[in-house]
Order: sequence, then structure tokens, then C-alpha cells
Amino acid sequence: MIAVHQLTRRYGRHTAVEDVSFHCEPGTVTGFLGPNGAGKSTTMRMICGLTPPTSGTATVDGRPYRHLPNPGRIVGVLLDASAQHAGRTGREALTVAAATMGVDRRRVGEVLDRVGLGPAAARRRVRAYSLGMRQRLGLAHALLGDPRVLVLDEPANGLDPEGIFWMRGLLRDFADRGGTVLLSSHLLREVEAVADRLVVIGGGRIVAQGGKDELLAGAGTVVRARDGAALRAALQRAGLTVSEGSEGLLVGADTDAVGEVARTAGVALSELRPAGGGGLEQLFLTLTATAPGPVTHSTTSAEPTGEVVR
Ligand SMILES: Nc1ncnc2c1ncn2[C@@H]1O[C@H](COP(=O)(O)OP(=O)(O)OP(=O)(O)O)[C@@H](O)[C@H]1O
Repeated sequence: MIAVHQLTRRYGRHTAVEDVSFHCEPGTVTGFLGPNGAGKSTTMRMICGLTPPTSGTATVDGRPYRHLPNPGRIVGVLLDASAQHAGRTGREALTVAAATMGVDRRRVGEVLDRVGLGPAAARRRVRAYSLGMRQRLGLAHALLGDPRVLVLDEPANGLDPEGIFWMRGLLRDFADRGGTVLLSSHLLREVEAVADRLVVIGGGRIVAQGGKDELLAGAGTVVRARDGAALRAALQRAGLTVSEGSEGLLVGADTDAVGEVARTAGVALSELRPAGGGGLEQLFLTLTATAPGPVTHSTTSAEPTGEVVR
């Protein structure tokens, strides 16, 4: 279990992360989404005790990371796949880590197998690894202490499509066995397939969080009419948020509300449906693009309920 409570981190006058709260429960994969510079890495570094928060708390299994007796046994961390000793072979890097953690050396072979680094790859020096191989080695390192929690920052970077598919399977399996996974990405599609819950961050603030299905269900309505201008005007007059989606107008309301506005305005519709996955993508882009707007304490500190914070 990971608990993040009102985390804030400032660098001088710049606020990298502001009042961020969320929970990651056992048995779930939480996708931590946001564009470059949104504050994902800073939040994860605070969870892992590498960056001290300006205010707020982050705990893993009820304790701050720095108070965990043998952290690698409790939480596996992959924050930067390139930050590995380039002169060691993959196997050596893991053997040193195993000794530090007090893990049986035999576990090294097991995790190398698990991440798909064969004997030849394990004998090569890390400096000769591709980014994808480094990600696999980083994941092996995270899994080495057989932790119940994983914190992974953009682990799909550098993996080919087959590697991404493989990693999703591994993380899903980890969570299905009761593990807790926090996984960041700047690509919605990358985490959508594996995550149960989503936490979306933009401009250092949480802009939406909740169950993936809840967020999908609340992702609005796609609507089209031959007279698109009249439809848009009617929706805007009704105070609904309207944006141009790839398949029609995307409206921040359910289909009943949108249909009623169109009927009242006498606009004939050619399509009306829940926005679904495309809507979530649009929502993600819209939210993150407009994220620096003010967010009140009462909304961001609320328990995750699938709400969208605007
Ligand atoms: N050590 C630091 N000193 C000053 N500013 C920093 C520092 N670390 C992060 N920042 C700033 O904090 C903000 C959030 O950065 P962060 O790396 O957490 O974002 P991110 O969502 O992980 O993005 P990316 O996907 O690009 O890594 C950015 O504006 C970044 O420039």
C-alpha cells in the first residue's frame, strides 16, 4: 500500500508538485499519468525518499521509505534505468544488490529469467545494453527482494511493442497476486491496458483520479449533428464544456443531458454516444493542457472517487 498525502515540492519559486494525494491499494495497478514536466518523477522520488517534500507525507506499508528497515524487500523501485553501474555486467549488478539486500544469490538467476535477460545478455556490461535492456535489468533489480510494492517511472521507455506487452503481463500478474504497482507514463495508451486506477497529474497538481472504468464512464459524450454550429452553440448556451473531438463534438456531460439540450434546441442529431476510450484520451489531453488553473484544497485532498478536478 502506498499513501501519498498532500505532497508539495518547491524548487525556489517553482512548485514542481502541489498538494498531491492518492492511495495505491494491494492487488491493483495504478497508472500515474501526465505530460513531460507534470511532476510524476518528483512525486515518485518523494515516495522513495530521494527528494524530501517541502510539505506532506508519503508512506509505503505505513512508513516513510527512509524508515523501512530493508526497503528493497518491501518496495521495488525503478526510477531511472540509465542510472546503473555501466562497468558491471547485468549479473554482477544484481549480485551486488542481492548481497546488499541479504537476498540469496540464486534469486539473481530467477529474476534475470523473469525479465527475459538470457545468459549472454547477463554477461554483457551494462554500458553495452540498449535502453530496453536497461529497463529489463532495472525491473529485475526492483523484483530482486521479492517486494509486495513496485514503483516504476516510465518503465516502458525503450521497450519495443513486444516488450511493452510482456511488461504489462508481468505487472498484471504481480498485482493479481496481491502486489501494489504504481506505474508512471506520459502516454495514456501505455497504462490504460494494464491499470485498474488512474491518477492524472498536470502542472504539478492532480487533475483527475479514480477507477479506470469510472473515469471512462465519466469521460463525456460524443455527439454529431449535420448543423454542427447550431449544436455547439446550444451546448455552450447550456453551460456544458464542448471540445472538438476526432469523431464529433466531445461534451463534458452524459448522453441524456446532451440529448435533452439538442431536443430543446431543435437540433437533429446524427450520433450520440458515451465517449469511451477516445474520450478518456481527449479528457487527458484537455486536462493536462489546462492543468495550471487553480485547484482548491477540498478537491485535491478528497479520497479518490473517480472525480475529475477542474
Ligand atoms: N531538481 C530540480 N530542480 C529544479 N526543478 C526541478 C527539479 N526536479 C524537477 N524540477 C521541475 O519540476 C517539474 C516537474 O518535473 P518532473 O521531472 O517531476 O516531471 P515529470 O512528470 O516526471 O516529467 P518527465 O516525464 O519529463 O520526467 C518540472 O518543471 C521540472 O523542471
